[in-house]
Amino acid sequence: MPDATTGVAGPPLLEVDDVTMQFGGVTALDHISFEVRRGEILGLIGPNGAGKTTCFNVMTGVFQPTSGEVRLNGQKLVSRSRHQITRLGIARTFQNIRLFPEMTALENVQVGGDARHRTSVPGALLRLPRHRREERDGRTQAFELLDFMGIPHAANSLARNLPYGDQRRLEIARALATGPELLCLDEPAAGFNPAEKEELLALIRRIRDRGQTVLLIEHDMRLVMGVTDRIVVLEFGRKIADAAPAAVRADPKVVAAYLGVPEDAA
Ligand SMILES: Nc1ncnc2c1ncn2[C@@H]1O[C@H](COP(=O)(O)OP(=O)(O)OP(=O)(O)O)[C@@H](O)[C@H]1O
Repeated sequence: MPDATTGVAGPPLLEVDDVTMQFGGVTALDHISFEVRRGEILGLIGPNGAGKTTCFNVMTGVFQPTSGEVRLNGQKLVSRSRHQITRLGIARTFQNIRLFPEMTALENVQVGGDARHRTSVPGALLRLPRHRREERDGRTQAFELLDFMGIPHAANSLARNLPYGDQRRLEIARALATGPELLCLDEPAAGFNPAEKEELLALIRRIRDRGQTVLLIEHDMRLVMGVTDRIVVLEFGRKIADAAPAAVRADPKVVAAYLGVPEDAA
């Protein structure tokens, strides 16, 4: 049944089920539950320190939660390695860009694609036909992704020499190369000017139109409201809202916690 507010149908792709994450005395996530439905763009927002990045870290195997479970397509993710979770279909970008600075843009994307390869290490060393085929396909796919992200010109440049905006786009291309069902973007528009933000917004929609589901952490309210189907709001590690953008905007709890902050200061 399509959701009445968002029009998004289907069973949950990702379930965050009663997750608590404590760091010593700090409760970064306090019994958090929400779903990401297949095919939607879900926003995850909240003031600084609300627990958004911790949530990504728990979902992607960086942290083991203190309690609770995360499931992708019904499969439990807690206690799996980051690598296994990537293979199961979750990719992410980071608040602070993490690329291989001494590799070209193309190589950075190919490394992302390697997560999907099925060749064994001996197969790669012996350069068996399957390995060579995968390498060739990986290179073609990497070019396509650079093109899709609007940076085909960057293919042979070292990542460290790329302008900031291109590095951000490259990070998304690399995440897409793992062939994720769910793409998690942690403040992808940080440092962008309004025109770049508009372009990013269009790109995020195109990523969803390719059939991928997107979970977006973003501070820029205009961007979040403009692109998401639904928004989950965290405050002090608790979920305070989970609704369509218009409803979130009108929710007094959210206004008090977050939207009360002038947009320019957010
Ligand atoms: N590795 C860690 N060790 C100790 N405390 C941590 C760790 N990671 C996060 N925290 C704490 O957990 C809380 C939530 O942090 P988190 O980074 O998830 O918030 P956030 O919503 O992503 O904030 P921001 O918008 O500033 O990025 C904060 O109090 C933070 O200090």
